[in-house]
Amino acid sequence: MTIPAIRATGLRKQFRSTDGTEVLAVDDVDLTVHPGEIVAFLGPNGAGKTTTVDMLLGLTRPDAGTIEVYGTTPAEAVRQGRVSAVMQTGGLLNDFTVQETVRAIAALHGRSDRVEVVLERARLTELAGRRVEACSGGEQQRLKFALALLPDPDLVVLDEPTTGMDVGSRQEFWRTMRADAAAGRTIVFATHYLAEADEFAQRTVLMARGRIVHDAATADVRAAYGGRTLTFRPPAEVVDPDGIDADWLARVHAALEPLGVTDVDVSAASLESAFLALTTELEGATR
Ligand SMILES: Nc1ncnc2c1ncn2[C@@H]1O[C@H](COP(=O)(O)OP(=O)(O)OP(=O)(O)O)[C@@H](O)[C@H]1O
Repeated sequence: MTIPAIRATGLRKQFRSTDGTEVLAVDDVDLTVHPGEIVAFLGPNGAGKTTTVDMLLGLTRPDAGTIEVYGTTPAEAVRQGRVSAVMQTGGLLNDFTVQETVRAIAALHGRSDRVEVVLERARLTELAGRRVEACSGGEQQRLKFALALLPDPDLVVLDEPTTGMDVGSRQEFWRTMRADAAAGRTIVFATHYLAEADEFAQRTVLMARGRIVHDAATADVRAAYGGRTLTFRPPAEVVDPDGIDADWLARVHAALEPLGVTDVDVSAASLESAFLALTTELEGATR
């Protein structure tokens, strides 16, 4: 039987916040990830994704439960170079060039032989001479990815790796990652972006308030949560800055109920929907 890349049981982590209240960041999490899987950790702010990832890397000790990475402790797996990470925070030295950065960390790992390989893999060869401070956010993330690949790890853990990247850089980053996954690495990444989980992960673990609320093939999660939503724009005369005219809304409810429509919800447009509406309108206008 192959040893799981990750086996966590009953993981629990509590923090005391500055005002003295206890926050249960991770609450009884069980998780097994097999070698070669690509798993997304998806959840809103504060769901417990980063805390779980930190425990996976041996950066935070669980209050209860056990966690093993390739059959050993996370700290030992990191020492053996079997797991490495691209974290949200974490410094790069601005004055170094891309290549100097990779060389310095490669020397620490005793893997100077891998400098060229990881530069190539992260598609940084052409930027090798550029100073870190002159690199874009996306390029700096790719540099962190190159550093994570230095020990030739079996498992790469990415904590919101594309935060701050524009759409183009994000796509480019995932292209690079996908190629690497195809070469057989296990990849676990935390993200806010449903689209990233959808496009990249075979399996999605949904977290909320410290717990795993759904863990399934990404296509199944999409089927469970991605039901179609019908939205419409009410006539301008029933809308004012405080909301929609209550009588008019009651008439909408009454009209929709016989059609089997439930969960009618009035909300301010999200940025995403506003962006979509705007771009659709713009496209229409330029056609
Ligand atoms: N060092 C800490 N001290 C106190 N509370 C903490 C600490 N680290 C995390 N928390 C709290 O634990 C909860 C889970 O945080 P965590 O960072 O794991 O969530 P997350 O899902 O990664 O969120 P985000 O998407 O915002 O990064 C939050 O309520 C957070 O405020």
